[in-house]
Amino acid sequence: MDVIPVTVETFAEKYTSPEIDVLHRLNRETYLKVEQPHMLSGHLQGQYLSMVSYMLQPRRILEIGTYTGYSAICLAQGLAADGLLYTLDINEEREEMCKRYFQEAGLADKIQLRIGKAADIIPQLQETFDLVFIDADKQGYEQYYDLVWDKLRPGGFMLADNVLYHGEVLQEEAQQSANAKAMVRFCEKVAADGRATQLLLTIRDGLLMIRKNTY
Ligand SMILES: C[S@@+](CC[C@H](N)C(=O)[O-])C[C@H]1O[C@@H](n2cnc3c(N)ncnc32)[C@H](O)[C@@H]1O
Repeated sequence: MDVIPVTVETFAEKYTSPEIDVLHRLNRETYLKVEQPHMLSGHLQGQYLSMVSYMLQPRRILEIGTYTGYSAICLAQGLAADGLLYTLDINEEREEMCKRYFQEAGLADKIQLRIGKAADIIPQLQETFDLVFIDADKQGYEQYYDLVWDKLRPGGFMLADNVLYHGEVLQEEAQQSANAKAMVRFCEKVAADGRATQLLLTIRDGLLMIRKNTY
């Protein structure tokens, strides 16, 4: 089920700046050649991620779930001059494609792709992040939130994708898939965390925006 009606999505796309050429080609190649292309963030969400990054001008970004690199490129566009984005993915099959597009986007020196399980890699990262984008296996979100928390600077932001899980989160619990249940559990966990302030944005499949409080 599409949460946002197609007519609204089409209107929103009409009045959103067009995809830059490299993102347009990456989007197209993903839909032509890669399994599960719906996983790609896409035009509207990609533009939103770019805008957030341009506003924050982060020095360090962590992305959990690279896929073909679309959101990594969007997020890396707003990095500070000495900025770096780490992006993690368990699947090595798309590494060549990601790196080719990072190069074409002129961002190869700003994006570090690490292949492996996110839960193994995150503890090894000796960085303080300004922005974290969680977009990997849905049942790992709660763990990623906990693993990342101490590495997020006070006042820093997390964005977690797919929290509406195709609208399944609105169904009775008995009707929900394991992934939808995981999204509800994740939202409940964040809502109960007094260290965070959160906003659930109904963009695409739902983005939970979380700020690490400074008080
Ligand atoms: C929804 S896709 C990411 C889409 C991408 N962020 C974008 O917007 O274009 C989810 C990705 O998470 C990866 N993934 C799944 N489980 C993972 C894990 N345990 N550790 C790291 N990556 C994982 C998958 O291989 C997949 O590429």
